[in-house]
Amino acid sequence: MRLPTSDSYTLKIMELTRTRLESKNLHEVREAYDITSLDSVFPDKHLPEFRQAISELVPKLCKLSHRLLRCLAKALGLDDEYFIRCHTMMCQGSDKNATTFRTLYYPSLADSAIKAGVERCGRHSDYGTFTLLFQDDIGGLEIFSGGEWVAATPIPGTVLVNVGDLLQFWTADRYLATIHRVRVPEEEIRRRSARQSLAFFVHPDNDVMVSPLNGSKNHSPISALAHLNLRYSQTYKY
Ligand SMILES: O=C(O)CCC(=O)C(=O)O
Ligand SMILES: [Fe+2]
Repeated sequence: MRLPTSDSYTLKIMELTRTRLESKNLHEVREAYDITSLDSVFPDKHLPEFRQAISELVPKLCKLSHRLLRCLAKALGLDDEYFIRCHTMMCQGSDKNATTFRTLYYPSLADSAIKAGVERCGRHSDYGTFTLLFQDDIGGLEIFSGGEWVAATPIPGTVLVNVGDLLQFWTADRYLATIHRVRVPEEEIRRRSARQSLAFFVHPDNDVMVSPLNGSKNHSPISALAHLNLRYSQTYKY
């Protein structure tokens, strides 16, 4: 299916390309729909309720992200508003800020030869500040922690917060980016069920200059947008 905005279409191609890049035990059979602005094109004709649902949800995600950004600043001994000032234009378009709301759909594998254990979203960390992740009860998401993969078993009513690469750089490795992947569940009933998740990738405003907060001079400051483009170019060499 051709997706209605060029942003989402490009990203889908990128996601599919990752299939070839990262691992042989990976079949990235999933669909992603990305939104970077509430003014973007919505599939109103095919899914009239989608625009309304997203328009209600995204401001709540921004609000929750701001609360977390405040907590983060407190935890690091910074002025409470430090990170908020760097994230003022979330979901106002990717030309200003790369924050993205993504709905993900992993189709049923009932009619497929893809077996339990195969990666359906390859090992990676997200690129920005942090990601709010909501998953249904199918499972399969795993986090690499302490040298092993640990199941992020779905807990109803919870939001998973994954640290992104940029926050790792910003905090000089105090908060390490969360390495994660999604595998096809062992249980046949779950393998046969479609899985859905929602991700809210939080990024600073494009022109925010980021350098390690510990004052380390080992890295030159980089704009949030340049960092994102660098990560894209490292991941998608095609
Ligand atoms: O579907 C999930 O639970 C994770 C998706 C994800 O990690 C991503 O799209 O970056
Ligand atoms: Fe991710």
